[in-house]
Amino acid sequence: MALAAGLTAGITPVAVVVEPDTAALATLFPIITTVQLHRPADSGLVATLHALGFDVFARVNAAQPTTTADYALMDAGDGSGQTLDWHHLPSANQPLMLAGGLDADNVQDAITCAHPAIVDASSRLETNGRKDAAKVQAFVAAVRETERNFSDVKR
Ligand SMILES: O=C(O)c1ccccc1NCC(=O)[C@H](O)[C@H](O)COP(=O)(O)O
Repeated sequence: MALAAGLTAGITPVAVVVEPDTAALATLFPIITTVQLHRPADSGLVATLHALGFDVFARVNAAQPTTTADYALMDAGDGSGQTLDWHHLPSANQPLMLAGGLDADNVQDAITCAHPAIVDASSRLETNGRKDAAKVQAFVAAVRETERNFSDVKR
């Protein structure tokens, strides 16, 4: 919580959970205002989190890519570094959050193919199990460059 409270404005801390305890999550608000449910969630849980004030990212299955959460998360694993076939993702009913094996070398292809609103990367931005600042910076730069390319196309 101290880390989250000390973040620079514009950086949104996210509580990533597999087995959510809504009472515990409620204690995080409003220092943390976004919850990432790493398993498909029923609408009751999402409604509870919305009622508490949280924005919600929820994982969806390729077979049933629908959710009442604010963003539909598609991921290949749980921080495993495995990639999805982002050339053939199903359409979700909510804006897409794409995860799974993303890094500076592949995120531009992933964004161009899948048009996610949010990208999430973890293990490939690490060296010896710790986040590597150079890999994170290269990843953010690749995402920003792709964003610029998209906005150039729109003009
Ligand atoms: O990262 C973990 O160790 C983890 C463990 C259990 C559930 C979820 C977990 N991570 C969730 C994430 O949001 C990761 O960033 C996402 O799975 C992408 O990871 P990666 O494929 O390593 O980029």
